[in-house]
Amino acid sequence: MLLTVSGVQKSYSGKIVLRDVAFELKEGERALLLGPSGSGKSTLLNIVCGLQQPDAGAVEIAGANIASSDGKSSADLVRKRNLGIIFQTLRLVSALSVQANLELAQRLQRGSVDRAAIGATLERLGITHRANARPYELSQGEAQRAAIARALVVQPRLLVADEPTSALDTANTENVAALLHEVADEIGAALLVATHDERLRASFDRTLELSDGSLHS
Ligand SMILES: Nc1ncnc2c1ncn2[C@@H]1O[C@H](COP(=O)(O)OP(=O)(O)OP(=O)(O)O)[C@@H](O)[C@H]1O
Repeated sequence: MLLTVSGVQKSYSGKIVLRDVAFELKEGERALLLGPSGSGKSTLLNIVCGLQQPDAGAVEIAGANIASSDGKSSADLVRKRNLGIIFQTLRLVSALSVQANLELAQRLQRGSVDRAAIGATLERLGITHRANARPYELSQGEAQRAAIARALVVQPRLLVADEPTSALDTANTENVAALLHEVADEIGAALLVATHDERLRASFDRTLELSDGSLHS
């Protein structure tokens, strides 16, 4: 199993946001995490990525512990080896060009830079001509593609995206959804996408629905 989430609970100031959340993803599998605003999707994704620790429960990626309530996890290493993350707010480094953002991601996660892989990814996403642009010079769609490119150049086994289409119109929503499926196919990665956007439901075989802190599949 690539991803195993078991018994995850999380509260903020006594208010339960996630209760006993459990699901699994196999290598290459795709799932949509659907829920209204405030239902805990970002919290759950952060826990899956080892960026927040749960109050109870655990997350394993490729058999290694990335999040657990006892704090005994090797989150940095597991994340570096396995995860490509597309954040809701993209989080591109504004002082660096698109090319330098991608090189930085590779250096941090893989320990070395592979310019051929970066060139191929920029080409694949249709933003080669924006390689030297700073993030603030990009259109919303280009910035979204740059963030997807950054997640891909580390060749992850699991691609995680938080609200990847929230700022896009219907045509671009369909484009980005199709693109995520295509690139996940090409590198053989599993895909976990969180959204409140019902328009994405059609393109996923599997939907995990979050409501009142519980998951319904
Ligand atoms: N650090 C925090 N401290 C306190 N409360 C928080 C914190 N982070 C999130 N919350 C609260 O937990 C609940 C779930 O938030 P979360 O961001 O996980 O939901 P979401 O489904 O991703 O929402 P959205 O779609 O609006 O991003 C919300 O009520 C939010 O206000």
